[in-house]
Amino acid sequence: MPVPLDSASNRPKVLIPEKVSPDGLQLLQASLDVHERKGLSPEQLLEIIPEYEALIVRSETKVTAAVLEAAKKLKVVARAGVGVDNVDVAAATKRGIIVVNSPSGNINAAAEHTVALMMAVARNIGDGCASLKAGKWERGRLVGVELKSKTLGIIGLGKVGLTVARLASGFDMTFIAYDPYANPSLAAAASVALVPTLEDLLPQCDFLTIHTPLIASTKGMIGTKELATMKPTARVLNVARGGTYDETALLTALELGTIAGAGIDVFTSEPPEPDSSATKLIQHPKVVATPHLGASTVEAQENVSIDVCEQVISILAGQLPRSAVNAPLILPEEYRTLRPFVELVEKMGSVYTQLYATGAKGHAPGKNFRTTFDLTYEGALAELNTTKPLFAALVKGLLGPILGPEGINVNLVNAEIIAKERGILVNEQRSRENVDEKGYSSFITLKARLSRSASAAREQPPLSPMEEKGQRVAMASRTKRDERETGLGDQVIQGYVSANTPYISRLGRFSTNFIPHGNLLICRNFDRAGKIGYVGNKLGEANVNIKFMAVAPVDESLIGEDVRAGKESENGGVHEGANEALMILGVNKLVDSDVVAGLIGDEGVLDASVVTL
Ligand SMILES: NC(=O)c1ccc[n+]([C@@H]2O[C@H](COP(=O)([O-])OP(=O)(O)OC[C@H]3O[C@@H](n4cnc5c(N)ncnc54)[C@H](O)[C@@H]3O)[C@@H](O)[C@H]2O)c1
Ligand SMILES: O=C(O)[C@H](O)COP(=O)(O)O
Repeated sequence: MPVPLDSASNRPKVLIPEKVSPDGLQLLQASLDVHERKGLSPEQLLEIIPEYEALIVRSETKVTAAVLEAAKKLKVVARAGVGVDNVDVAAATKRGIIVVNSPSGNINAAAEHTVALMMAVARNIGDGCASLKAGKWERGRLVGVELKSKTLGIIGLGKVGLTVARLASGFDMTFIAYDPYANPSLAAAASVALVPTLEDLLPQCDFLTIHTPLIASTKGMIGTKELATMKPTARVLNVARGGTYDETALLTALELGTIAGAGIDVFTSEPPEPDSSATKLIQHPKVVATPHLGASTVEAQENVSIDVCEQVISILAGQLPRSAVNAPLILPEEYRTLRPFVELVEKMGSVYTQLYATGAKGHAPGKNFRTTFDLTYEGALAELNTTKPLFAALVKGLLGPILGPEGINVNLVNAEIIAKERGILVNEQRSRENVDEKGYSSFITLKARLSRSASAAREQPPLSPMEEKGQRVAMASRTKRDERETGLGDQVIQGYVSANTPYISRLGRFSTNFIPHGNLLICRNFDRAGKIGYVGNKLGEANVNIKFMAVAPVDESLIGEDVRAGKESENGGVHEGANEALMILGVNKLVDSDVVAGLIGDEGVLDASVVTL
């Protein structure tokens, strides 16, 4: 019995292995199969991930290269929070998996938690609470300090760092910050004085807080040497990432009394290993520690959950996310304009591969040659800020027929990497030429240029004396010789979009107009009477139904004098003359190769290619 289309089993599946607020998950329920599976081991995650189209995590799940490799259907990893250090973003990018986060949903929560830890450390709240619960009454030992008139040093004046300064402004503190990339106007507006180096910052701080990501330049940024330059009365805070402070160095400084206290929310390993410096820090009486609670407020969890769930829905519906970590930012209105052209360019790339690189000519150019693709956008399209989706569509289209349906998922995320890996050279060009007279606002031209690869060019045989006659003649001879060797030459495919439908208007030197869709049979034949009937009969005998047909004569404006005169081409065949045409047939099924072979001959066509789009 057929499964109804809207049945749960047909919906894309989303895996949520951590605690994510139900506010966002409710949004997913309408169109997706939501599986909450808390407490999965890494092995269990590897085992079940192949079923899922989307994965939503917080900071606990390690989304490793192995998980991404196993995740054959995965389109998106959504981080319900800011930091993506638990996601192998490079591996996701390579596989075309979009990684999104929620860059602002928990800023306030993290900043408030920083202020909470600062006050708790200043007034010995943790130690006082533990002592009281243990039945003691130690007022004399637990005297604290005030924030008033103290200096707060901030490393990393981004979203959280700035919010900390704004929240703490009521305490009558002085704010200084070290952040080489900070926005000076935002710093000034928050009354924060930027200092040029870390060395300038540290000796001045009564409290120090870090709000950077954990990256090469921030790993171990505050170690023994740096702590030694600080006041012994200074207290340090970390609500950013474990590893920005050297935990062993901090523990030693607290034990020696060269640092007065610490408020720590994040650790190098979470939860910390037994007997590690992190565990000893947590147990230290001068430390107030929390188990990575910076973002753990009802409000922040609602914000990040709704934010990433909306993005997951968009991505699975083929739209772009708001905050992708590994994809270009494209404005929604630009993306709407680009979408039909994305389809067109992908089809143009696929037609190129099927018709010219692997089609009737039967082979790719080979290792001595390389093809450079010039993708030219003319008219209104040339005004857009980005054409990255068109570049990605071309790479996808060119590779689709070679890689097949199980091949790599080429998209906006990984197109550049894949093009580089496979040596696909694309020059994107914009032309603001007025295309009004053409009746449509934009059109796209794909020109594939064949040239010798750099190493092959060095090795190619010297030109003949005739070829040496003049540079232009020599160039033309080289081109002809390369075409002879490869069976390929420069090729041009042109298309446009009308009423959101893509059309192809030029194939090589033939001018045409057809919708690139479904199974096509593209025949090149002499432009003589009877050819259409001949092909129609042969296809009829093979039970192939013709759904539409477009005839493509040679565009006289595109051909050279020799061709116009109907001369034979240099490779010996009566090829590519002015007396040829293309017959583009939309057919109901894939035409068998023996039927295609049966069409070719004196009576029929010169060559024919099956193209599936
Ligand atoms: N504990 C939690 O639960 C929690 C919650 C939210 C955010 N965070 C973490 O807090 C950190 C900050 O988040 P954010 O949203 O403010 O990020 P952000 O990107 O807005 O700000 C980071 C700032 O660090 C600065 N920076 C980068 N490298 C630096 C360097 N070498 N020296 C000095 N400054 C440098 C950047 O210029 C930027 O201004 C992140 O690591 C995030 O994961 C933790
Ligand atoms: O990067 C973040 O957003 C915070 O560290 C919060 O992490 P969490 O979602 O695991 O609480």
